[in-house]
Amino acid sequence: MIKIAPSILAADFSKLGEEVLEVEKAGADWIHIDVMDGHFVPNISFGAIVVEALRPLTKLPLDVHLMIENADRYIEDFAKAGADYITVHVEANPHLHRTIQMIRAAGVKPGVVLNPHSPIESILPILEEIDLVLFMTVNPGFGGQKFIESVVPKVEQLSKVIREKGLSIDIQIDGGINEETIIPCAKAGANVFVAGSAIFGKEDRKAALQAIKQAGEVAIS
Ligand SMILES: O=C(CO)[C@@H](O)[C@H](O)COP(=O)(O)O
Ligand SMILES: [Co+2]
Repeated sequence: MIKIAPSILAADFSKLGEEVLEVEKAGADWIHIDVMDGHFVPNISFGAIVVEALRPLTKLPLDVHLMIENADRYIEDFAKAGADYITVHVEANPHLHRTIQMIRAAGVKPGVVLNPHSPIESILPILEEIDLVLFMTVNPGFGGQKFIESVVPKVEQLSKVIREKGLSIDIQIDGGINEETIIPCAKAGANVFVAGSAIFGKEDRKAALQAIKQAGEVAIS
């Protein structure tokens, strides 16, 4: 089943609550929340108070993508704010086991993120510990960038490993997803798709979201 997670980074921040409610009504499955620190990535977005503000508005899972250094220091804050998933970058977290255990201990589902150039080998030792792997198909830091197609074979490889091990792990894709780029990713085994500008950048969010979802479903049918 294909899940769509609109990224609020592309929403109108002056009416963020309404934007979230609109995509929930349009059929969103998760809400993707991009947290950027201006160190690990060159951009600054927002912190746990935004998660806390959105939590009472929606029952959808809040999927917090931490593009920050020292993630361990902030896990408790995001957990208390109401995150359902917290994903951390392998490139920014040298003690991944500890970080993942902290997320789990805080009652949140842990996931790891790979930048477009990062090999899947770096996460094989912790596959049993996580609920989600996120493949970046742009370099993190900004919305509206072009999809990097060379990531797709990695998705296929990991999907095969997960199947062979009999694990139940969501494979998420983030960056440049639209109704065309979702197709090779869904075929490669991904099942959760972040889309920012391809949904919030459109007048009719429902039509945009449903077109992306349908393209993914057709690709795997
Ligand atoms: O994590 C990030 C960017 O660093 C993403 O979640 C973007 O927010 C996705 O935006 P689009 O590429 O879909 O416009
Ligand atoms: Co993201």
